[in-house]
Amino acid sequence: MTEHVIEIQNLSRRFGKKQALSEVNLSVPEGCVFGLVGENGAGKTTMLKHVLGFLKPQQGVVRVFGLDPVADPPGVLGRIGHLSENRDLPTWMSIRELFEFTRAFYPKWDPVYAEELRNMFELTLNQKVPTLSRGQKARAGLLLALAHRPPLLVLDEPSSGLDPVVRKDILDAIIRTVVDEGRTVLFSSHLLDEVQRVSDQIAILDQGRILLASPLDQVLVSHYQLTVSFPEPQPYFPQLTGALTWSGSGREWKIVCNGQKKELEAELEAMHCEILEQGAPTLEEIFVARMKSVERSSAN
Ligand SMILES: Nc1ncnc2c1ncn2[C@@H]1O[C@H](COP(=O)(O)OP(=O)(O)OP(=O)(O)O)[C@@H](O)[C@H]1O
Repeated sequence: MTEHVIEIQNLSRRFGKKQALSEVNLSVPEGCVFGLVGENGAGKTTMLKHVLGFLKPQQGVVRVFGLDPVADPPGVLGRIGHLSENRDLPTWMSIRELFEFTRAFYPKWDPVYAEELRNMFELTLNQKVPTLSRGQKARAGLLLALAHRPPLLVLDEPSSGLDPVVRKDILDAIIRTVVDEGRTVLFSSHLLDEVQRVSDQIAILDQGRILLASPLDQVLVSHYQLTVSFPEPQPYFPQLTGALTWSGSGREWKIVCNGQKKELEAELEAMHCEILEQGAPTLEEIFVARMKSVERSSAN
């Protein structure tokens, strides 16, 4: 049986009138890269804060390594490498002092690995935090999260502030290395191509609810894209089983669909509609299709 490093059951959180999380259920298995995606304000950071024990569940249960992160911060936080959304580095310190400061909290701090990462990230020991660029702060934050070799990494938008080359080379290398060593990564991102490249499992959060949580390969195979041609121009797209979104006009339309392929094909055949092209949508196309489909159903 797969061990779950994180178990979230029925988690809800409200800030005043804003329902930030609604009955969230989620399990993160050991050794996996778990990508959390969602539009701005979907609840990603709020969920990560519950995993870290920074927020107490108003409803529901959160367990990390089987422990309650609110009741046992040392037991949980000591085993997590965390990169916060704001990078929160003490402003009066140099990189050297940051190393020493962070090292004091983590008996498993690995100075050789820290130095290796520092060279990879091109950070200088004497550099002071306020003089660091946004990208350098992101790298310093990542370094501090990684250098004690934690069994769980929780990264809030790790790519934010990193330029594309650094993002691809460093982040992919780090995430894969961490996972090859049997550790677990939970990260949030707006960069769907990146999430698709590195994740084993994903969850889509929408307005505080889990819209979809699944192994990435299952998400990709259960969605498909068709370009179809109707015998007559269509003033609007007809109702079709499994169609999430469509674009086009007249006779030719492009559709992103979910499941129920046989039913959809039968419906198209009955309308004498020809399938011109079939393909696999990217995670980004699936995400957009899902979001538009949700918007449409809530507008109806
Ligand atoms: N401390 C807080 N007080 C009041 N509202 C909050 C607080 N923290 C979060 N919220 C609200 O809860 C909702 C979810 O916020 P959260 O930061 O979790 O979203 P997110 O998915 O991380 O967004 P983004 O991608 O923009 O970082 C938002 O509407 C946000 O305004």
